[in-house]
Amino acid sequence: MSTGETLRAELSSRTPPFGLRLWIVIGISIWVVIFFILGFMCLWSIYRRKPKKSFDKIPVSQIPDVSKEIAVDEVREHAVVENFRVQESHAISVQEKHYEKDSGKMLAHLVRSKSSDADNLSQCSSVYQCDRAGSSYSGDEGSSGNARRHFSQYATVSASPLVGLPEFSHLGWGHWFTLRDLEHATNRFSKENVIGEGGYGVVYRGRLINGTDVAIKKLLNNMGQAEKEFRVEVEAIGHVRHKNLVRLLGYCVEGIHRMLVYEYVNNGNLEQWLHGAMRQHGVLTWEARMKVVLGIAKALAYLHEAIEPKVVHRDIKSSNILIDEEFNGKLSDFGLAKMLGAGKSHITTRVMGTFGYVAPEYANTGLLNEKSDVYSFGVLLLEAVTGRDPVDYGRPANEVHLVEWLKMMVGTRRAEEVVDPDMEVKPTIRALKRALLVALRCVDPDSEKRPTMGHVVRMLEAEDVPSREVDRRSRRGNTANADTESKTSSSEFEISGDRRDSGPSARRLLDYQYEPLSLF
Ligand SMILES: Nc1ncnc2c1ncn2[C@@H]1O[C@H](COP(=O)(O)OP(=O)(O)OP(=O)(O)O)[C@@H](O)[C@H]1O
Repeated sequence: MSTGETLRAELSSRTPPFGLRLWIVIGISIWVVIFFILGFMCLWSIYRRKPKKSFDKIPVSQIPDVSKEIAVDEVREHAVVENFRVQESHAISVQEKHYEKDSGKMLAHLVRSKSSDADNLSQCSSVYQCDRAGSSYSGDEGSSGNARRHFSQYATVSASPLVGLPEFSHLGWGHWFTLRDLEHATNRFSKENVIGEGGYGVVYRGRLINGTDVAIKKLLNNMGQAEKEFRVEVEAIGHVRHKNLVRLLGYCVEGIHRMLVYEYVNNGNLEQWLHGAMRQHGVLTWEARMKVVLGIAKALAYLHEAIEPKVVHRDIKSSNILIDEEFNGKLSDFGLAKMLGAGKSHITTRVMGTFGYVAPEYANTGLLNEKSDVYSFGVLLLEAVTGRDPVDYGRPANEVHLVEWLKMMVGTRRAEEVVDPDMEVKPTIRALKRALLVALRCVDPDSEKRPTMGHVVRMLEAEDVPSREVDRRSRRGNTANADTESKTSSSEFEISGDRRDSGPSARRLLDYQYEPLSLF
């Protein structure tokens, strides 16, 4: 018998225990081996992709108690956002025109900064250029309407600066940083990197391994409160995106440490520009102030009206308004924020907030809803117009409380005198009137009469009312009538008042004894 025939006979012979022919057994064995190799390779690639750490490995007590429905929320939020966009498209186009017109003259005071320091000057002129280039401001991702319009793009857009970072959190957004990552970023939390200290922790400047500048808030180890603030910030703003909200990039939960990692906003805060260290860089122009406050109004409109549950910030004040190099205001510090379902109010026994900014009904009764933020925003706007602190005991008794002083000045037709005296170029009377009326409506003692933040945005963006129209309406006492509904966006500002009652607008506006359209 030849070798070939012997081999064939062998292969055809039956093998125990099933009596299968040998060649069949060999075939099956080869397939099993291939199958195992492929299976092993799949498992290996899955394992490689999986992050090294996971929430599962962290003790339950250390995991931020963040809603597992965030992903679902994002979808819902997207729908709400889109809906909101349609409603606001008109306001957006008004704003676009406004900023195209104004961007060129933005920050002129800064260019002519009092400081002779070359560094300051170069900063100022580059800011000016940025801003001019930014006459496409309205086309930015950030004007609130556009932020909504491009909401779905944010993940891609905003993910890019974080490329190369160690960890994606399991919360559906942001990064989970280790203590080592953040020690490395801040030179072991060195004193030189301290930006400032707030009630709940120290804020450090840091640089991540991929070169991204960040601000790291290291919460004080005061157990309950730190944990609470940490959770609130993570829940309230972790998954929201808006150009005028400081972006939370991630967090660190390790042992007793709780840290929040934010985008670094590099141009101080509004409090520093109005009353503090940043004044040496120049005096904010009217346009810059209005750009900052309008941005904050949009951020609040977004928090109150575009997301569900809505977020009440509860601590609107100038030191929580960060400013970037293009003078966009960015709202920060959500440690006291409260999430409320649609139409819901909340009664609290512990009033939180900052003296001078807290709405009277909230201070007196603990009743909290988004109208408390509207009040604080009104105070902020008055602060920006006047350059005065909301409460300043260094002033004569009748000037200590900004809101009361303002009412008195407006009531005695001295409104023009309230403008920050350090501002070189004063605003037009109409622009001043608009800002004051909006602010005074926001600080209406009756929370029900305060406008919504969406309405505030539209009022602030409204184009100038032609002077003849103003005079005419002023003369006829501005009584409410149906035709107000058909007025253009420029009169939106007044329509809002007219809708509320039929009395003269002088009395409509917070019951003050003044005639708003002939204040000046
Ligand atoms: N993302 C950031 N980028 C740059 N600076 C920041 C950032 N976040 C906070 N800061 C600065 O860090 C400092 C401390 O801020 P923080 O919000 O902790 O306290 P605060 O607002 O000053 O006080 P409070 O506790 O009363 O709210 C402030 O000067 C603030 O401007």
